[in-house]
Amino acid sequence: MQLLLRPLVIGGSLAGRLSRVKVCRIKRRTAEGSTQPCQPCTLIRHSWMKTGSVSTDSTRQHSSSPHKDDIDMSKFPVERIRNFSIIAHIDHGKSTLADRLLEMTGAIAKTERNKQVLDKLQVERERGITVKAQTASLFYQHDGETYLLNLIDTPGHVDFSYEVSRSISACQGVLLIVDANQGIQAQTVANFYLAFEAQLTIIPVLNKIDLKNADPDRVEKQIEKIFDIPKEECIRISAKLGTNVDQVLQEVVKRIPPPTAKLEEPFKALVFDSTFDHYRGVIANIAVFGGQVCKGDRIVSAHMGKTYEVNELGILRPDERPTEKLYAGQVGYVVAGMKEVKEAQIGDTLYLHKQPVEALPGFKPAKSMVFAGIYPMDQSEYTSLRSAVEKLTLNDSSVTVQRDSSLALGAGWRLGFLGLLHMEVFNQRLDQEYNASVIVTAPTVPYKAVLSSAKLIKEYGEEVVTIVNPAQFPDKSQVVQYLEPMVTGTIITPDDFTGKIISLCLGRRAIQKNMVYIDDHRVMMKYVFPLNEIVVDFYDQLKSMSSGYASFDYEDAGYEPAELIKIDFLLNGRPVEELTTISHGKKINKSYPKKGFIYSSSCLQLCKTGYERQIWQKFKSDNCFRY
Ligand SMILES: Nc1nc2c(ncn2[C@@H]2O[C@H](COP(=O)(O)OP(=O)(O)OP(=O)(O)O)[C@@H](O)[C@H]2O)c(=O)[nH]1
Repeated sequence: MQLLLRPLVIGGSLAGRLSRVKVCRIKRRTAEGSTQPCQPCTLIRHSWMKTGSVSTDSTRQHSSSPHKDDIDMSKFPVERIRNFSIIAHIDHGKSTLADRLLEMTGAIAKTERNKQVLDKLQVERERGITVKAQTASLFYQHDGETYLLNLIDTPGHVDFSYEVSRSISACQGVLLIVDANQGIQAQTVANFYLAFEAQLTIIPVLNKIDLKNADPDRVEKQIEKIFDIPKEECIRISAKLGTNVDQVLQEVVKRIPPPTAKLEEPFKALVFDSTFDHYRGVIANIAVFGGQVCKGDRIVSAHMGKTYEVNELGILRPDERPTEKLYAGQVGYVVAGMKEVKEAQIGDTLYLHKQPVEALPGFKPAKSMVFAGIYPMDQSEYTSLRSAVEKLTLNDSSVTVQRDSSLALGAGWRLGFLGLLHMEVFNQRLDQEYNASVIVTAPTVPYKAVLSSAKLIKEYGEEVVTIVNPAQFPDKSQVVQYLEPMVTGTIITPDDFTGKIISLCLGRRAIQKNMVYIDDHRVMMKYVFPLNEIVVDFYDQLKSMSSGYASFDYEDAGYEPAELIKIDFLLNGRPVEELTTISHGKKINKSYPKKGFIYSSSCLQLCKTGYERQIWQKFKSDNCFRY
């Protein structure tokens, strides 16, 4: 008997926008005074310049060097500042390009060790992916002037698209990297629209032109067709070999406008990221939207309304370099005795105690898409696991935490993540950075129930409740309707695989919304999926049936009514809450033909996902399930 345990995740964001593809016209603003041909890139060697590699065991590297900075940030008037993010589909070469830019401007030495310098977490290095956006300030000489370029390297995977959106809020432009062999992929489209909607200057950069199969002409045509950007605006590079990378820096100065911030205004800064250091407390990354801030100033966070004294501030090179002041238009960090990350909420505004200002618009909070229970392997490890979870969530405010407990697994937590990769990365960090062994229950999506039972409405205090733990799924007799979360998914694939992919999507209860050719052989399809259907293994199946060529991205599409059924698993006749799962009526009927019948099987046959298998192995017992 086959248990159809959980479908699965990955994907991207941004679909529903195809309708705008042909009508969009990018607003391109040009930098003032940069119309003359520029001189070749010159390496600037500053006295404070630190060379060498960056530690891999921390997201932040505090400069231990005492050279109290001779960096005079006042030397960089707003007109000579450029703030930009590097955005792209996963693996298209963002971090490699960032390395080259850091090397060319002398921020790091050109050594073999300096690969993916901005990917500082162990998990990033091992998986070869970026999960945390990183900022670096570069000094670049152009037309006889020194420019301050603040670059933010962003993650490519859909789970971390929140990092991309908040990074671009600190910028006026982006480098949109596209692999010259693979062409436009699902996250290229998603990231393009994030930048386009924020009205940033978009510079398309075709990377990996050194590859034998690179076809930059074809990719330029795709860019013209899908993004309406003339091919003349594309820059062709090889980040790996450094080919034309100097041209990228020149175009950043020429095409991306300086920030509009004014020095004469009161100090106002946007917190676009924050991390936690056990000695110094919260380190907030800020973009200064007006005025200036100095060490010793008393500042207020608009959201919390609390006042703090600035203990330290500076820029990231990419390690921290303290400075005396930060000025309008600059990007840097501030340490001000904040004890918890929530005191420096992402999207919050900082201002001077004596000069209150109107808060900046901020961001929508990150929304958890996947929930799972996390329990210590052994209850004696509960306290150390609690401390590890607390510390890790201090540095990742997008994880939601609720205490949870169960008869079988003891005390633990129900955590909410942005997606399955985010959850895997979190668990890997628990293991690697805190040596914590945990049991993780099967991931579930946040369902909703419209309650009919007056007793339950009173208990929950509302009529529509979100259920993140399947064990607490209210019985059908107590609800008017169940609702399930939906997403709009974008798939880009060579047309050889469209038939198989359409069948896969239909099997996942998806509804097709759109299908267009982006060039002679590549198709972009748009579907509305139930989130539950893509959250576990959809991406793997898509990759394997397209020999790795298809890419997928999704974005939130609200809730829709659904016929949902709770499945209980019984161990020796008693339900094990942690294995309770929710499935759609259509799927249940196919897999478990007889309602009310209790099926039995060996655990490995029954437990299709690693999560269930891990729990069954703990109990080492036969099992059965019912619905
Ligand atoms: N041949 C070739 N390979 C490249 C080039 N640029 C990057 N790569 C390789 O492509 C792979 C991915 O590069 P990354 O820089 O990690 O890509 P990324 O976009 O930062 O990846 P994520 O952060 O995970 O989204 C690595 O193996 C790089 O060595 C290039 O110009 N030519």
